[in-house]
Amino acid sequence: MPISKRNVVQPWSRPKPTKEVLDYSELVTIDFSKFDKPNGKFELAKDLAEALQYDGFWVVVNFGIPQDLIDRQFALGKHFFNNYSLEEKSAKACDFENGDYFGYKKVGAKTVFGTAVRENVETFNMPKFTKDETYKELLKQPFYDDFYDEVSSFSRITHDLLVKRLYQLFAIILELDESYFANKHDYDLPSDTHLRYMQYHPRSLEDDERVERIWSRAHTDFGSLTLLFNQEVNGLQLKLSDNSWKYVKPVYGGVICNIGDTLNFWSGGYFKSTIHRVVRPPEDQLDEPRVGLFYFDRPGKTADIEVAPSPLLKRLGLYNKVEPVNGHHYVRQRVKNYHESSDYGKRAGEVFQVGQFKIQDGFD
Ligand SMILES: O=C(O)CCC(=O)C(=O)O
Ligand SMILES: [Fe+2]
Repeated sequence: MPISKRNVVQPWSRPKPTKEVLDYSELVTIDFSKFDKPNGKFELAKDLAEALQYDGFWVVVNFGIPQDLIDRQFALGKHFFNNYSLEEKSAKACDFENGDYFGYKKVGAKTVFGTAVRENVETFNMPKFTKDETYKELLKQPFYDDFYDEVSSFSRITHDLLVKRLYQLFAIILELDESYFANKHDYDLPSDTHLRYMQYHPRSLEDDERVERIWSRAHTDFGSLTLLFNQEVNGLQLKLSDNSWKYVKPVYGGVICNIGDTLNFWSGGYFKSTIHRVVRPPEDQLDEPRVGLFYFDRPGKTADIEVAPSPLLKRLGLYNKVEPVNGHHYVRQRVKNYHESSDYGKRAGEVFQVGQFKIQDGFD
């Protein structure tokens, strides 16, 4: 039998860096080779506290996932989008009406900012790969028949080597038991956590101009922690506290990280839910789709959000007792609200709220 095209994965060829000079933000670097050294995690926690309180992105290096495994995931992402039929990809599609983000979102289904310009992103969100049957229905996509072992092991090592350790650092900063956040986000707890492939399709300059060159509107992420494996194609920007926008500089071998709304709430607002957007890349990086590899970590289904009983937050006057909100419920409502309509509006200044927890939705 001939080998079907579906099983031949082209090696990842990393896009070339841009020659354009861009206005980049300085990011805090967290070197995980120090994590297990004496006092190492406490020193890292000190550095990380800066990033969490102010502008919000930081970069983790030396976390222990070999670069060839990361490159293979980029290759698989590209392969998934380009070598499976729309029907195969859509075997489990995102169900935005129910805030269910698992599976495939096709490109161009919606318009942007009330214009006729179509949005340009396709997304594939993969659940956690646990031994139980929790996500069985979600794994019916043919892609898993071909690549289950590789994606499942990548998902788990990402959690073990990056997510878990970052939660430890957050807890150290807030002077909580080190397992405080890690337990609420345990890999084996059911949640909407997902490993994501994402592909942005370049649009004409004319279309981009009609939507202010925005490829993904300014937003905060909905869950607890987001990891963006280094992405060579520029476009991601960060909003600083002085309201300026700066590019996030690619760091080869690094993972760009930020926290989202649910951790912002747990920390009484002390950790900022990073405001970011994606704009049209430089002209010399527009010849191919922009492929991304992400890990979005979200609260376990039974985890309720309240302000963490942190001695630090208490001293700072940021602790207050509020009616808890289920973290899973919050994220589902947020996904639904963000994606449900047929146009991605700007929503500048709008506020999204569940219970007493609220966050600004759109930004200028
Ligand atoms: O594509 C990127 O660089 C960022 C995407 C993003 O912010 C998101 O999907 O939440
Ligand atoms: Fe985001």
